[in-house]
Amino acid sequence: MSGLDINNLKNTFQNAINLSGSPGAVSTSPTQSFMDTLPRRMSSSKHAKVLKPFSTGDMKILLLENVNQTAVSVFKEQGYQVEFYKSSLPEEELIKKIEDVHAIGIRSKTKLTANVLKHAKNLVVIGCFCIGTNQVDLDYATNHGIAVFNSPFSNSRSVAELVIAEIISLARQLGDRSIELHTGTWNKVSHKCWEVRGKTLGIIGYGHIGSQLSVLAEAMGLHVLYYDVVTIMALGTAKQVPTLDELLKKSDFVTCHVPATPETKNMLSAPQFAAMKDGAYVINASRGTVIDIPALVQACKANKIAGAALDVFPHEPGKNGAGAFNDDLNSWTSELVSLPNIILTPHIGGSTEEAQSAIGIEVSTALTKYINEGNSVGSVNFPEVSLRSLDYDQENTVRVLYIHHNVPGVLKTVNNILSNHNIEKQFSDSNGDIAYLMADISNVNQSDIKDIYTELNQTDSKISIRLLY
Ligand SMILES: NC(=O)C1=CN([C@@H]2O[C@H](COP(=O)(O)OP(=O)(O)OC[C@H]3O[C@@H](n4cnc5c(N)ncnc54)[C@H](O)[C@@H]3O)[C@@H](O)[C@H]2O)C=CC1
Ligand SMILES: O=C(O)CCC(=O)C(=O)O
Repeated sequence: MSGLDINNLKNTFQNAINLSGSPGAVSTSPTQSFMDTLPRRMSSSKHAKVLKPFSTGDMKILLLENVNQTAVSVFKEQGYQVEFYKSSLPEEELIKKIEDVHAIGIRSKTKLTANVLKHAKNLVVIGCFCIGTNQVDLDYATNHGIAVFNSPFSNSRSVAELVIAEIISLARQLGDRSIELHTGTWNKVSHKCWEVRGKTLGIIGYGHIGSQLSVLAEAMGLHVLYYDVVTIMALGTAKQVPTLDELLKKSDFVTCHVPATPETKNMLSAPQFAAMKDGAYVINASRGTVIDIPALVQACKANKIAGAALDVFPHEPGKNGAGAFNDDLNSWTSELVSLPNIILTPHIGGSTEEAQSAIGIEVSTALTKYINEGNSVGSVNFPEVSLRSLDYDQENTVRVLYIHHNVPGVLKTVNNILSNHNIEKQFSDSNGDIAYLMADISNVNQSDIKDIYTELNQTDSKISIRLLY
């Protein structure tokens, strides 16, 4: 059904890997064997029918924050109109741009708040070309029938590798030695510089990134403890601890890998720093809200904490450029940058060629399947619904995509409307307050399509409708 040229897609992916400049053999996520299954997963038959939407003009896609070119290729191959920006946009400009687009692709900087989304009259789907979805008002999107997709693990390895580099860099004060030598100062010291072998790493949040980090850390001889709100199988000889306090008391390095939620806000603050070992190190490559930075500054000044590596901040600049990271953005900036052994990086945990290329393909493919077929598998806010493709030779068949409030009696009403036609197949599922129905109906004349649309549009429980034919 999808008009994607799968072979070309695979080549694009392969080219991105080959061009990455990464030395030697490259292990990718998704792996090549995973990519080899793309043709089967994306379209079960090359005779699948390419569907076009009723009452939607040409698809317009807005891509922000330098989303990888693999995504641009996938969308252009579909014939969609793509508008591409390297940075995020100021809110006013974003509101103007989002008014008439059908899909938007963002990374972590663009805030899709209710205030922004309420201007998006045609928006069908949001693609977060990253793991985190906290930058999107998911409730608003769900209640207005906008599906949201992300890439749940394609940059996890990149983050884990960055954290490994930071553990050693903090233990050896590499950041400071490098800055000193850049400015001509030779400072050969071993005081309070340590090997990491035999030290304890405390991981807060043992999900995709935390568990990947655990494996890498053990290979370097670190002991791993982790704390998570759910019980998770330990990898290697890592041990789950029952409380955050226990992890803090026993760890030489504490690293955060939890999502931004109300529960994780300032999860590490003054009492938690006080509970840590003297001379412990703190790492945060999750979200800027997770660590109370003014409290961290105080703990460093008191020599309680021997160093920290921060990749994420409560407020981050919308685009690259000199002078963007300053006290206007976060009031504590000057104080933080003046401290010793503080490694600061501009939210680059997931910024590798491998991760960005894979995310570009993964998310653009999910969006394309949702736009072209209504397939919501992988959505973070919608029930996961899919139907097998329509065959090329299935004439007069319409695919109904009906997003509705999850209340009793809806199927009866909808099927009444569809009952003059043959319902070839149907799948419905719900997720909290919303539900999603996909149905393929046959024996539909072109002239009936508008009537079906009008009747469905008048139903009380409707959130949004698309008809593909
Ligand atoms: N710096 C960067 O460039 C990147 C940052 N991230 C951030 O890292 C976060 C973690 O990513 P993944 O490991 O893929 O997520 P994940 O969802 O696989 O794992 C998160 C883990 O945190 C646990 N958790 C949730 N709330 C908790 C709490 N209050 N206390 C303890 N544990 C809790 C969950 O049970 C889960 O096991 C993402 O949400 C994202 O914000 C992700 C990718 C790149
Ligand atoms: O690469 C990005 O822009 C965001 C990475 C990130 O924080 C995420 O994947 O959640």
